[in-house]
Amino acid sequence: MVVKRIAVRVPATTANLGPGFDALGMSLKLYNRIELEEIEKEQLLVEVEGEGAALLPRDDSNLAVRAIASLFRRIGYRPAGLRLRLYNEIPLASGLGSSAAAIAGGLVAANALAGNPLSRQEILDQAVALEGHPDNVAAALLGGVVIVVQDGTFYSCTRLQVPRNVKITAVVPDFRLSTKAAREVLPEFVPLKDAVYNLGRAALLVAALREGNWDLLGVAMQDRLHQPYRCRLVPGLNDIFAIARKEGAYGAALSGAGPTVIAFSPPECEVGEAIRGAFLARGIEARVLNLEPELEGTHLIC
Ligand SMILES: Nc1ncnc2c1ncn2[C@@H]1O[C@H](COP(=O)(O)OP(=O)(O)OP(=O)(O)O)[C@@H](O)[C@H]1O
Ligand SMILES: N[C@@H](CCO)C(=O)O
Repeated sequence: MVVKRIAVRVPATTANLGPGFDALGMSLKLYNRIELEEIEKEQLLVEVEGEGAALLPRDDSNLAVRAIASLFRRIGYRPAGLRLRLYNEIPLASGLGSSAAAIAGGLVAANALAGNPLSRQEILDQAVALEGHPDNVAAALLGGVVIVVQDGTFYSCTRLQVPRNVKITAVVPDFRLSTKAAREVLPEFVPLKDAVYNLGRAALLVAALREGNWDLLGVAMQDRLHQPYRCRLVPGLNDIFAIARKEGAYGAALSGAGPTVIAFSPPECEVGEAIRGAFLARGIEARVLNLEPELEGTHLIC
């Protein structure tokens, strides 16, 4: 017997956008759907379809289940039993925010099942605590392009207009790279000149997005804080950036912690095939996703 049923749709996200490490994120029109039912029987039922179906756990170690349980503990909600259905389009450990989607979707669904006691900001704070960095979860929850400023325990976000008349291509190589592994290769400290290099480019990127000045993206999407350390985890990454620019892309970057490469280009530019060819030349199959920005964040669909 189903007591209550909630369904939410949560977008994929691309974080960093080059220089905006842990501070910039954009949501994309690629979605996971989460259905959460409160049932009378005291049990946890987890079903998974799509991406990760053969990999994801069906018990309380599942990240979406952990997010749901963390919210119920916080508000003191004790359902008898739960049935969770995950319909996944977002590839796992690929740099498109799959963990953020599981967390954001789970928290929003649990909050709705319990009568929406928490605000979106409270959900964001809890999502950041679970994810460990704010950019993907902020974009997944709020939609659009977000700037996240870490200020003590408070995360503030400013939403930017999303790019129009620019093509967004994600090239997803067929290997997984966990964010944990991609963060472990980062240094604890960076040279001041590299920090200044990124500060200027992140500011320029925000200005370019606001003005729709795509010719600035070539410089504005450059990075020295994470990509130089992660390029050994993604074969040919620096060549791929050069190939993307040669093919006419405005700019390209590692999507989040990778291995997906995200490129912004004029609509007629076939940069995706050029990047896929570069991976293939290294013996790595890859799929090309032509995506658009998603203005709406995680939301109820019934
Ligand atoms: N739909 C899902 N349901 C439950 N858990 C998921 C789901 N999608 C991802 N996860 C969990 O998140 C892990 C992948 O998270 P990780 O941060 O490494 O990569 P990502 O979020 O896809 O990439 P990035 O953070 O770079 O954008 C998976 O191994 C799995 O444990
Ligand atoms: N800012 C995070 C994003 C992970 O998707 C990182 O690069 O580790």
